[in-house]
Amino acid sequence: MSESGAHILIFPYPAQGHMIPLLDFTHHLATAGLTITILVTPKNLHLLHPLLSKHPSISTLVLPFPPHPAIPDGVENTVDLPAGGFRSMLHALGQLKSPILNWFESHPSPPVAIISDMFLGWIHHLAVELGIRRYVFYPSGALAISVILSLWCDMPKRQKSEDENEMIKFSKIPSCPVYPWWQLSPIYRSYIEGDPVSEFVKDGFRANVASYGLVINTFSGLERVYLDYLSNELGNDRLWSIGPVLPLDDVGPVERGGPSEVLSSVVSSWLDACQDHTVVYICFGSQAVLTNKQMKELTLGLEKSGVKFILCVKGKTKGHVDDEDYGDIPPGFEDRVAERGLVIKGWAPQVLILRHKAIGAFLTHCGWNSTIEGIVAGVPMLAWPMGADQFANATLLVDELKVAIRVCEGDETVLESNDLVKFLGDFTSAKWIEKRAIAKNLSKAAVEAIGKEGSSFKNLDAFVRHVSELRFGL
Ligand SMILES: O=c1ccn([C@@H]2O[C@H](COP(=O)(O)OP(=O)(O)O[C@H]3O[C@H](CO)[C@@H](O)[C@H](O)[C@H]3O)[C@@H](O)[C@H]2O)c(=O)[nH]1
Repeated sequence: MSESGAHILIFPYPAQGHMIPLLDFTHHLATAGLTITILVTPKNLHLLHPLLSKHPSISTLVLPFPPHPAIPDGVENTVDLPAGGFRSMLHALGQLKSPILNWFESHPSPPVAIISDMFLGWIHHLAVELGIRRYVFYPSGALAISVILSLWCDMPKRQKSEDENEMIKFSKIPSCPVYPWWQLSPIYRSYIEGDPVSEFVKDGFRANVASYGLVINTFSGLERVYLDYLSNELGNDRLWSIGPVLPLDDVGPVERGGPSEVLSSVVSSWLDACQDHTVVYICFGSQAVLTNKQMKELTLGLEKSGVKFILCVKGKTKGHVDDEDYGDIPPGFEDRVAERGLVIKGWAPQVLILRHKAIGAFLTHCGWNSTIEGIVAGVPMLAWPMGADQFANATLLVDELKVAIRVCEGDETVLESNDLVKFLGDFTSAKWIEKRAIAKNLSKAAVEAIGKEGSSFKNLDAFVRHVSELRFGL
């Protein structure tokens, strides 16, 4: 697609839910002939290997991780931090400004644009200093982005400062979503006026709005109304919805996000032995670690239900290492369900699992990548939003698209075992047949969007043409 091979710097935020889609997008840019450099810190370099092996022409810029008082030595990815760690990571990376400037100044043919994650808003100022353009890559959906931008631009407050349940309206956004305070972005809720870290974070989100353009991992058939809203709010059409960015080939999904804890062939054979639409897949993304109470009820529900399942859980990370209340699977559970359940402790080949015809439902925390992967796979969902943008994603899945059933809300809330049994019910019932039909239609729309005549395909092509025309100093 590209004729110029324009040089672009890609700067992902070091959290798997953010890196995976931006690297998938980078794959498309490299395939289109753009010259790419990816910026990471040393301990995240291995996450680039699948992409670098496909595109040996991609260069890396590896800068030392800047020390930060809230981040333990040796930690460079949010997977090793407790939930509140996103904010500190975001702040720490701001110190990379000088090394990046130095690199640009000494490069014989420096990038003509920077594409960086939404948590790296400060890059906009650096791009202005360099006289180049910065594009924000949003790994979230358009509804969630509308809510996030509305928060940081309008700064809504509670009438009663202690009331976690006070409903906050977003009246400018179509259909006016309403969320209780506790369901809003924790980074926003932790804002304290005048506090330097808070002000840095606020400035970053506002700089996203000021950046030259936005790239979003969604498609217009899914979120047209919110994409139109964003364009109107920004006052320009420099918004490219190019999703779903995930690969449709057989190789991509296996390698995606890193090596799996179990061989893909083992998972595939296990699923091959199950009838169509009979297995529930349970996974809460790359970060969430269940409390022991949550895990106890979840596993009890799976035992009581008699359903076939794949349960993927994350154990204690460095962020939870001293915490006895997290990450334990009840003793004996795996033996008792060995006939009908597969437990994956660590990284699962999620996309491969979701796309298997044996999968009947996906119990998900509604992270945007899981959301869009479930949609592409045509799998109905059980929604348990826990934090971040997940409540907005659940609104879309449950209330708007009706492809999911809301089963629980909150990262500390326990989904009672009997409720899980009821929600699962019987996969041959009218409820699931109806949800499956909706899921199949959405999948068709997603696949069409990235097909040759699809909206996302055309937007990707338009974006590549657009950046190909950039020159240094534009
Ligand atoms: O065992 C696993 C676990 C996860 N994944 C992949 O990892 C990604 C996880 O992303 P997501 O579902 O979005 O969840 P989080 O990791 O929680 O993502 C963070 O980033 C997302 C994008 O901004 C937000 O929507 C989420 O709320 C936020 O928690 C997906 O591609 C999954 O396929 C695997 O392949 N195997």
